[in-house]
Amino acid sequence: MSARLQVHHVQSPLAGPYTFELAAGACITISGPSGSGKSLLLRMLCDLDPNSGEVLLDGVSRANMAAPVWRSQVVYQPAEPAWWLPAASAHFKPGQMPRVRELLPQLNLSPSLLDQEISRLSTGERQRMALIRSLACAPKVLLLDEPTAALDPESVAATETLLRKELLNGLSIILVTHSATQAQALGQRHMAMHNRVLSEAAA
Ligand SMILES: Nc1ncnc2c1ncn2[C@@H]1O[C@H](COP(=O)(O)OP(=O)(O)OP(=O)(O)O)[C@@H](O)[C@H]1O
Repeated sequence: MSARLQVHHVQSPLAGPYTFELAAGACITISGPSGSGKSLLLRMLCDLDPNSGEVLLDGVSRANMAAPVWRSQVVYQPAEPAWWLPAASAHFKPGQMPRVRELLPQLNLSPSLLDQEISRLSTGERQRMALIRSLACAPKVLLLDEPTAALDPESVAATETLLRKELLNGLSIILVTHSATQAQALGQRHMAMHNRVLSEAAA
C-alpha cells in the first residue's frame, strides 16, 4: 500500500510535533484519556487549527492546495458535529443525494429523517447522519472522533460494517475511539495519546 497521508512534524503551541504515515485503505486508531490531545491532532490534520509542519495527500503538499479543497478530501468529523441549517437534507449538494440515499439504509436510517428538523433527531440519529455527511464528500481520508459514542450496539455494528467496506474501497481512516474492541475490529495500527504525546499502543 502506498502512503496516502504523510504527516511530518505537525505541531502547534498546544500539541505535537507528530510524524506518521497512513496508507491508502488503512485505519490507524488513537485511544487515550479525555483531554490528552486527540482532537487537537485531528483538527490540525484537517487544517482547522493553525499548525506548522507538512502534510501530504497522495504526495501533494497541503501547502499547495486551497483550504476548502484540502478539507473536502481530508474530512474531520468531530465528536459533536455541528449543523448549520434546519434539516439534514439542506447540508447535501444535489449531486451527493444518490450516495446519501445509498448510505441511509446501511446505517438503519429512514430517508424521512433527511427532511426533519435536525434538533428533533435523536443523538444517535444525528451521529449517523453526520457520518453520511462526511462520506458524501467522497473524502480520501476520514478523521473520525468517537463516531459511535452515542450509538446502541446494533448501530455500532452497522457503522463498523460500513467503515470496513469503505476501507476496502480505499478510504483511509484515523479513528479516535475509547473502545478496544472497535480499535481491534477496524485498525491495523494502534496508537495512544498521553499528555499530547502520540506513541505506538499494544495491539
Ligand atoms: N484552543 C485551545 N486553547 C487552549 N487549550 C485548548 C484548546 N483546544 C483544546 N485545548 C485543551 O487541550 C487539551 C486537549 O484537548 P482535546 O480536545 O484534544 O482532548 P481529547 O483528547 O480529544 O479529549 P476527549 O476525549 O475528551 O475529546 C484539553 O485540555 C483542552 O482543554
